[in-house]
Amino acid sequence: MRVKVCGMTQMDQVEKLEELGATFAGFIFYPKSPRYVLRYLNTSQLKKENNINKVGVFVNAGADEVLQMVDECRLHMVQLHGDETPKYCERIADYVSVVKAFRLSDNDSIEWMVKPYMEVCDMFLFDTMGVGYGGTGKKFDWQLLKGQNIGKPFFLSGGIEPGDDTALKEFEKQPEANGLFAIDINSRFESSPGVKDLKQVKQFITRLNGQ
Ligand SMILES: O=C(O)c1ccccc1NCC(=O)[C@H](O)[C@H](O)COP(=O)(O)O
Repeated sequence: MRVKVCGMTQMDQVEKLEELGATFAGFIFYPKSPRYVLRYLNTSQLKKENNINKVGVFVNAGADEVLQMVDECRLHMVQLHGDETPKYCERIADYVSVVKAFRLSDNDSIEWMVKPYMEVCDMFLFDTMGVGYGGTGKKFDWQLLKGQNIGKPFFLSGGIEPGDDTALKEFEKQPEANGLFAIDINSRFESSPGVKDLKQVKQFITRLNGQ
């Protein structure tokens, strides 16, 4: 299974991610987040090529600002984690791959939520509804995905923690995991906001992809 490590703020840690088996590094471009990347790194540092796919996470940002960051930081993908409309996603998707995030709570009909975005996004991400926009450290009920016709590859996110490899491998076998593209990890793998415990990350990825 592919893994995205989100909320990166330390360049030395970003440089190690590929070696640990991660496929994506997520950077939060949301000033209210404790993981706001521009508080730690500048755009020239972010622009640096390394072997990891860079995902920029935005929350209700102006489209021009998003596209400027895509260009300045050479982002491979944009994750829209706020209340962005399909029209807005369509505009961004003209320039870069778009992942639309949905924050779920009990009884949400995922199929109904994603429908307007089907033609204007490349992938979806399912996270947990909480007070802020993301990084809650809380899981949603994966059973919400059961019987839903999602129709696009998706990231599974929200409170995923070091011991979850077994449950994720079980989940992967279920029909509702059809379309599972990658696992997104964040706050449960941190020693402090934005600083990852790389030992835990490595162990998680190794176990996830082991027999
Ligand atoms: O992580 C943040 O601080 C954050 C803030 C605002 C919007 C999105 C944010 N994170 C986006 C992610 O993709 C997280 O990995 C996702 O919310 C799951 O986080 P966690 O529950 O901590 O694993």
